[in-house]
Amino acid sequence: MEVASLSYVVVSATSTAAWRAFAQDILGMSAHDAPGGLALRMDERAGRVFVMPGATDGYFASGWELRSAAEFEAAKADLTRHGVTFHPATPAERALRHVFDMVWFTDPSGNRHELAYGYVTDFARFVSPHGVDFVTGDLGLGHMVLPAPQIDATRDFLMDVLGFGLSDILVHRPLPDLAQRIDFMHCANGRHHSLALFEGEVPSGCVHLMFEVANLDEVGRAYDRMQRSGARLMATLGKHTNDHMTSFYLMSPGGFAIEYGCGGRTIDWDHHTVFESTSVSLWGHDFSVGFGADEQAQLANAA
Ligand SMILES: Cc1ccc(O)c(O)c1CC[C@@H]1C(=O)CC[C@]2(C)C(=O)CC[C@@H]12
Ligand SMILES: [Fe+2]
Repeated sequence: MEVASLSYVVVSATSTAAWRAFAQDILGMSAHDAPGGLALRMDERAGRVFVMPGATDGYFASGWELRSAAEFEAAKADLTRHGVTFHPATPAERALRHVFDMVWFTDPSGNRHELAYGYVTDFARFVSPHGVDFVTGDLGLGHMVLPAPQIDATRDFLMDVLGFGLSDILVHRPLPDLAQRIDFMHCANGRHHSLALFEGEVPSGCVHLMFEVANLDEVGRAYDRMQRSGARLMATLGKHTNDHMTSFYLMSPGGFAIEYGCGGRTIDWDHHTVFESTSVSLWGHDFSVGFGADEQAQLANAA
């Protein structure tokens, strides 16, 4: 199958009000009541992040776009051929996501993925409360980093069943005795990665979710809004070695970080060679600012 892009993300929330405020006041998205939840808009689509009221705060699902009914049917046949158990969307699930149809399943690490086709929108102009211009379109809404304790099996699943390609890898060494791999994966568009797998457990179900904006001024203004609002900085401004994104990270109401960046490079996959980067960033990205005593202790236990 050929996944076109990351179409939407669903989060579970104990307070949709917290997400509404966070998305509007800091990220610069617009928030709208949707059937069974909240829709956060970044572009002409009815929503790119759907907030579903629930008992917990965290990741719920990634929505991967197929371009037509024919591709959707072929994708379901691929799942069946690979012995993947999948479930049909309920009418309520389709309504919140604003798609024609959807099926869902979990990967070998337990992350929920959805395959969807067709989107429903009124095409009302996206009006950001802070004038933010998000980079979406063919590149999809941004990227997700998901926990993958079973990283080898999960990567094979994404490549063999969903048709993702490996962009590059990084081995993160937070402690001398602890090495955690991150596999950066792409689907059928130029975005360097739409999904990355982090070899570790994460309570919120998500390592981070990245949104890209048009330029550095938009990143800096969001940084200012974060500081004024009292939201928690998780990593300082920096530029990544692999995708060249200039970004900072902040904590979301979902208990996972949002990466807010600009200037990511797009890749022509026919002329790309897989590599391993031995550093996270060309400059900046001090992740220690987001680490409290809890996380330090967790890391020590893991080692
Ligand atoms: C290394 C990297 C390249 C491109 C990205 O878009 C990107 O987010 C990252 C960083 C990934 C990763 C993370 O999100 C969780 C905290 C991590 C493990 C670190 O402490 C260093 C690398 C970080
Ligand atoms: Fe990222």
